Amino acid sequence: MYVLGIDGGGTTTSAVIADENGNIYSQLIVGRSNPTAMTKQEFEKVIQDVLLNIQSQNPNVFNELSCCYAGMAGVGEGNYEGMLQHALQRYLPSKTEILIANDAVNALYSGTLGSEGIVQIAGTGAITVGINEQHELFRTAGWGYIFDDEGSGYDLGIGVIKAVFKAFDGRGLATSLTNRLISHFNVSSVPDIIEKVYGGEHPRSIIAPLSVYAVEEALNNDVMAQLIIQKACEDLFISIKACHSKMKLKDKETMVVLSGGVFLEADLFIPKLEKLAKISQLNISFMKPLIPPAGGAIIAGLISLKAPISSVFVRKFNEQYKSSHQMKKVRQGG
Ligand SMILES: Nc1ncnc2c1ncn2[C@@H]1O[C@H](COP(=O)(O)OP(=O)(O)OP(=O)(O)O)[C@@H](O)[C@H]1O
Repeated sequence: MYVLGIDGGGTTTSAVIADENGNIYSQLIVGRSNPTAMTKQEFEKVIQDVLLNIQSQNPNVFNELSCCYAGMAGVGEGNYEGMLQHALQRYLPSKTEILIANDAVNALYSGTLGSEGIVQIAGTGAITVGINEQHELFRTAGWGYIFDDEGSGYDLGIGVIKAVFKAFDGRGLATSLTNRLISHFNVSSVPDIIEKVYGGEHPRSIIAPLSVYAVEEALNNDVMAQLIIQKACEDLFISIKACHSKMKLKDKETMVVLSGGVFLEADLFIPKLEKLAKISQLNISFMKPLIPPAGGAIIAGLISLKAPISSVFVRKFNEQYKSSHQMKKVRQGG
C-alpha cells in the first residue's frame, strides 16, 4: 500500500512516498508551504512542483497511491482546506484518497506512531497540540512572536540578547553569550549589535537562530544560558499542562513528543520538564521523535487506510530517508 505523506511548514515542505514497511519510493524537500504566509498562486505553485517532482521520481508507484496525507501549517486556522484539496486533486490519481490536517499531527505521530498524545513544537515559533483517540485537536500557545511563543527559538534568542545587554550594563551576571554574539554579528562591541538586530531582515530571522547559543552555552555551564533554558522549560510546561487539562486525560499515561529545531539537544530539556511534571503530579513522559515529520504523515495515512504498520517501519524509514542536507548533496552530485 503506497501513501504520499506531506509535511508543509513555515520553512520547508517535505514529501515522501512510502509503504507500510517503511520503504521509501520518492522523496523531496523544498521551501515553505504555509498558506497563511503566502499568496494563493505561490501556494498552488509549491504544491504543483512537489507533486510533479514526486511523480517523476517513480511514476508507477505514484499512479498506485492509495492515499495522500497532507499535514500542513495553518490548516484549521483559516479556510485553506478547500484550496489545498483542489490543488492536490489536480495532480493526484483520481482514486487516491486525500486527507488534510494540521502539520502538528505529523509531528505527534513522528513520536507516538499513531497513538494519542501531546506534541510540543519549538522551532522558530512554539505551539502545543494535543490529539486524542477521536482525532480531536487541542491547542495551547503559539499565538505569534510579538506577545507569545514562549520557549520558541525566537524567545530563546531574545533571552540571549537580553542577557548580553544586561551583562554589559552590570545589570546581570557576566556571560559567555557575550562573546558568542560578538562573533556571530561580527562586531567589536555589544552596542554594535543593536544595528544588526534592528537594521536588517525580519527580526524573527535574525533573532531565532541565536537560540543555538542558549543551548550550547547552557551545556557549557554558563549560568545565564542555563537560566534561559530553565525559563523556557517552565513556560513550555505551563502550556503542556494546560493542553493536558483541556484534553481531560487525568491520570492516563500520556506521551509528549518534543519536536522542532530547539529540541535538537532534547536531553538538555527532558530532565527539567520531567521534574516539572513530577512536581505537578502529571502522568506524562517526554520523548524525541522516532522518525521525521513526513514519516508521521505516512503513519497518519496508513492509519486512515486501516493498514497494519510493520514492526520494521521505523528502522527502514530512517535508513532510507534523506535529510535536507543529504538531498542537497545528491542534487549537487556529492
Ligand atoms: N541546535 C539548535 N539549538 C537550539 N535551537 C535551534 C537549533 N537549531 C535550530 N534551532 C531553532 O529552531 C528554529 C528552526 O526550527 P524548525 O527547523 O523546527 O522549524 P521552523 O519551520 O523554522 O519553525 P516553525 O515550526 O516555528 O515554523 C531556528 O530558527 C532556531 O531558533
